[in-house]
Amino acid sequence: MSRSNKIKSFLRDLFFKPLDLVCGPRKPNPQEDWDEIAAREQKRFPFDALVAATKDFSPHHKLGEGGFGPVFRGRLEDGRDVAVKRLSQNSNQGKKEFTNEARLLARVQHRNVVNLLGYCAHGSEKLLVYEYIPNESLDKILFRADAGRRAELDWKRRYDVILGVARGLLYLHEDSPDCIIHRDIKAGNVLLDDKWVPKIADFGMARLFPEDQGQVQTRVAGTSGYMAPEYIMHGRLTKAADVFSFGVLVLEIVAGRRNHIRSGSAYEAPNLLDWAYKMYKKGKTLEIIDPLVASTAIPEQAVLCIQIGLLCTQIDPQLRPSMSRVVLLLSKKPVVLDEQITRPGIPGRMKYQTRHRPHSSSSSDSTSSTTRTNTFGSRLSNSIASSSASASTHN
Ligand SMILES: Nc1ncnc2c1ncn2[C@@H]1O[C@H](COP(=O)(O)OP(=O)(O)OP(=O)(O)O)[C@@H](O)[C@H]1O
Repeated sequence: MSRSNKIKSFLRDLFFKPLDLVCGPRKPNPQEDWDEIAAREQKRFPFDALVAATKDFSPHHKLGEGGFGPVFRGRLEDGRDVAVKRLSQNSNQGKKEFTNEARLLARVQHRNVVNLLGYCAHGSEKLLVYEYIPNESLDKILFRADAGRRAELDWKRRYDVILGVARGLLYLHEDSPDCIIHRDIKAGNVLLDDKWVPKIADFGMARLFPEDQGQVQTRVAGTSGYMAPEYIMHGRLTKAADVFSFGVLVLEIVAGRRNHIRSGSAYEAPNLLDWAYKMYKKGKTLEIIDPLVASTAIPEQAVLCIQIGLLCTQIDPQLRPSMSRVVLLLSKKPVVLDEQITRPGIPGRMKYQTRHRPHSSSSSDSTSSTTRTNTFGSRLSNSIASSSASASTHN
C-alpha cells in the first residue's frame, strides 16, 4: 500500500470507527463513486444485458415513472424478472438521490425491503436493478383500485402487510449494517409481491443515522400527510419521524382511506388521525375499519392496529413507540397495551417543488418529493398548543 493510501485508510478508520461500533462494520463514504460501489459489492450489470432484458427499454415494458425517471420490467438471461430504474439524464437532484439509493441499499437485505440486485454505469447512463415485485404498490390497491381488487386485500393480508412493513422498518432502524431512516414511508413506497408480502421501496431520501446522535438536523423532505410535525417544523430527524409515518400508514390500511389533506381546495376531508382519535376516545374504534374488510376483520387485531397507529402518530415524538416495541405488540398474543394514547400530531403539510420529473408521472401521490419550503397551517400550531391533553387507553 502506498504511503498516501495508508494515510487515507488510517483517517477512514479514525473517522468511521465510532459509527462502526454502534451500527456495523463500515459506513459508506458519501463521496464514493457509483462504479466503485457496484464493483465492491460485486453487483455490476453489463448495459447490454439490461438492454436485452427490457427489449431496449421498450415502452411496453415500462412499469411507471418516478422522480428519478422511468422504471422498466425485464427478464435477465438467467430467467430472473427484474425492475430496472433508469436515471433520467437531466436531473441533478435525481442524481444525488439515485446514488443515495444505490449506496444505502447496497448492503441491505431483508424479506420486507426491496432487494437491489445491482447497478449499471455506462457512459452517462445510470441504472439500478431490483428484484421485480409483481403485485403493484400498496397505494394503487388500497386507494386507486376498484372495490373487487381492494377487497382482495382482506383483513388477514392487511394485518400481514402492517406486520411486514413494521419488521422491514425495524430492520432498517436497528438491524441493518447501517442504521437507516427511510424518511418517506407511505403506501406508494410499499410494493407487494405475488404472495402479498410487503417490500419497502424508494430509498432516494433515506438517511444514515448515527446512533450516538439523538437526532439529525436536515433539509425537510417527504410526503405531505405522512411527515411528523416536529420534523417538518424544525427539520429534526429521528427514527420517531419514520414511526409517525408508519402510524399514518397503519391507520390508512385499516381505514382504507388516505390521510390526505387537500391543501387549498374548498373541500377538506376530515383528517384521518383526528377522526380515528375521536372515534377511539368515544369507544367506537371499530367504526374506523374499512367497510370492505369489516366482515373479515378480527376485532382484537383491528383494535390493536388502530391503537398502534395512534400511538405512533402522537404529537410528542418521545411518546411514540420504537419499531421493536411495535413488532413485539403485533407479534404477541394476547397483547396488553400499557401505553396511554395522547392526541395525534397533525402531519406536516408543505408547499413544495416536486423533484424533477422529466416526463409525466404515473404516481398519483399528492406530493412525494424534496426541495421544499415549509409552511404550517394554523391547525398545526393549534394542535401543538393543545397537545398536552392526554387520554387513557380504552377499546
Ligand atoms: N422493484 C419493482 N418491482 C415492480 N415495480 C416497481 C419496482 N420498483 C418500482 N416499481 C414501479 O415503478 C413505478 C415507478 O417507481 P419509482 O419508485 O421510481 O417512483 P414512485 O415511487 O412512483 O414515485 P417517486 O419516485 O416520486 O416516489 C411505480 O409504479 C412502481 O410501482
